[in-house]
Amino acid sequence: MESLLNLSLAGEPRVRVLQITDSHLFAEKHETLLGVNTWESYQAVLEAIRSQQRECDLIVATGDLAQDHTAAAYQLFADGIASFDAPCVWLPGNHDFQPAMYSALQDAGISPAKRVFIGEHWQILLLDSQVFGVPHGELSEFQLDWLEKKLTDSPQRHTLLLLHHHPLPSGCSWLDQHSLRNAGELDNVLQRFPQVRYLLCGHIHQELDLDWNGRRLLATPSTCVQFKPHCANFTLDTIAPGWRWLELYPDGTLHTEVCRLESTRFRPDTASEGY
Ligand SMILES: Nc1ncnc2c1ncn2[C@@H]1O[C@@H]2COP(=O)(O)O[C@H]2[C@H]1O
Ligand SMILES: [Fe+2]
Repeated sequence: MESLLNLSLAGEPRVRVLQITDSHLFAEKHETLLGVNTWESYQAVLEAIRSQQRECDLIVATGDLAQDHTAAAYQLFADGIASFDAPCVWLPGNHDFQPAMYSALQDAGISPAKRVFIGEHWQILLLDSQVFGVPHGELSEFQLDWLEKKLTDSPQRHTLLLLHHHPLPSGCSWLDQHSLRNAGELDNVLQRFPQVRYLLCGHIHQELDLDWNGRRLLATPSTCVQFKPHCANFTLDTIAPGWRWLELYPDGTLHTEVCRLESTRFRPDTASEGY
């Protein structure tokens, strides 16, 4: 497992984190997913974030960064991140190809760290829920053991837990067959660690904010196509791409906000039946 990224941020009363997720980039800038040019929508999201002029201590990328398994797609992801001063960490989604992801992002100066100490009071842990080649997720015994060890050896740090797949039903039954299959095992580990009060996902291409046995489970719009909430069958939404800001406070509380593009430029082809 990867090394620790230690961001000391001396004297900061709160920590600010930006989440970007499910960019589904291709090697070529002209390629599209369900009628949306994913490079252009990623660029538009980054430009909108820059225009917000908010301070940012860390960027977290929660998987499905590339659609086509190429190093070039990950390079395009990294090119976008390079326009920010903040460091970035990532975890894989079901569509990612980890050998290309790891090396292209590392070559571009993006850390493979899966544990971040951020300020004096918080840590962020990034899990790998990918089951290569299938859309659903599962946490291996290795991942669950690693999580338990990291929570055991820093009980004083409030913990934000990141993973690609949603551990609770989202309300879209077609997506819920692609959820985290062993959420019960994750719940069993977390029951012993009350310092984990927040979980953050990607994958479902929509905003979500649910209670999971006393923890807050958040999910975030993709930077490209959106899925319509509460649908039994695959259904695209015409709502704009987005991103999420999180502020982590010393007392263990978290404030968060989802933002979206104002532009209606990135509407998908709603007649598409999947990908
Ligand atoms: N029509 C469909 N029905 C069920 N699953 C789909 C359909 N189209 C795509 N998917 C899968 O559902 C996944 C949800 O988000 P992903 O971007 O991970 O990738 C998607 C595909 O792997
Ligand atoms: Fe996904």
